[in-house]
Amino acid sequence: MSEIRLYVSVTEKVANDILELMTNFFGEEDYAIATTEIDEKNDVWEASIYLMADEEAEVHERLREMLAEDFSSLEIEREVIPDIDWIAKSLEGLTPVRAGRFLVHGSHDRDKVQVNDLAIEIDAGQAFGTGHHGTTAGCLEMIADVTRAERPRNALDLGTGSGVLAIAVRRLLPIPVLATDIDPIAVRVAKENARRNGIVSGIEFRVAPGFHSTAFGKYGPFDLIIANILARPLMKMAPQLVANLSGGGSVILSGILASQRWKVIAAYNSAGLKHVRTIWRNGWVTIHLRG
Ligand SMILES: C[S@@+](CC[C@H](N)C(=O)[O-])C[C@H]1O[C@@H](n2cnc3c(N)ncnc32)[C@H](O)[C@@H]1O
Repeated sequence: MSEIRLYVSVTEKVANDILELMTNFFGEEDYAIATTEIDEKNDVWEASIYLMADEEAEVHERLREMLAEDFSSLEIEREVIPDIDWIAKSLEGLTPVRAGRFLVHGSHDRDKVQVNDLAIEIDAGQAFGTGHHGTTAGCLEMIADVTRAERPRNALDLGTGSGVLAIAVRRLLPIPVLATDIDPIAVRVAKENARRNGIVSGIEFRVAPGFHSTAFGKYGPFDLIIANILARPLMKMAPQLVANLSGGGSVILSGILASQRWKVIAAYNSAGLKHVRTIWRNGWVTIHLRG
C-alpha cells in the first residue's frame, strides 16, 4: 500500500506552529510528522504528516479540523510517496564499501581486500544489502562497536535481506545468529551468501513475517537484535522486539529517515529501552538502544 504525505506550504514560523499543533493532535499515534525547508530565500517551508493510503480520508479530515481555528485559509496538499525499491537502491553502486572494519565487496573486487579488512563478499542480486545503502553501512559500523563493547552471546538479524549483517556478526564473534526475512527469496539468497563467505554453521535462516515463528522462542531471547526495516513497522513491533531481548541486551535499528528518529526512539523508550547512540549516513539513521 502506498504512503501519502499531506502537507501545507507556509513560512518557517507557521511551519513550527503547525508542527507543535500536529504533535499535540496526533502525538500518541504512529504518524511521522516533519517540517522541511523548501526555499530558503523566500522563507517557504512545508509541514507534513505521513500516513498510509487507507488512512488518508480520516487524517485529511482531522487535519482540516486542526487547522480550522487559526489556519483555515491554508490548502492541504498531498503527495504519493513512491515505494522504495530496495533492490534498485542496493544496486546503486557496485564498488567496495568500507564501514568500520568491514569491507563489503562483489566477487569482481576480491583483489581489493587488504590484510586487516573484515571482508564480506556480496554480489548485487535479488536481496537488499550490498553495503552501499546508508542503513546497511550504519548497521555494520554499529555492530562492530556494540559487539566489541558488549560481547553478546547470541544475535537476531530481523529482515536479513542479503544476510550481510548476520554474516558480519559471525565475522566478529563465534556466536549463534538467527536471521529471518519475510521474503523467501531473500532467505535463499542470504543462505547462499553465508556459504559463499565460508560460513557453514552458526546462522539459522528462517522465513518469518515480524516475530511470527517458533524460531524466536527456540533461539531467543537475544543479547543483540538488529533490525534494518523501516520506521513504521519498527515502531509497531517495539513491544514484541523487546519481549525477545535478553535483560540488558542491545538493539540496533535502521531503515529510519533522520526526520523519523524521535518517533522510533519514543516507541522503544515506551517499551523500556534507553537510547545509547545514533549514526547518520546519507539522511538515514542507525540507532543503538539498550534494555
Ligand atoms: C532494508 S532491507 C535490510 C537488509 C539487510 N539486513 C541490510 O541491512 O542491508 C529490509 C529487509 O527486511 C525485510 N522485511 C521487511 N519487513 C519485514 C518483516 N515485517 N519481517 C521480516 N522481514 C521484513 C525485507 O524483505 C528486506 O529484505
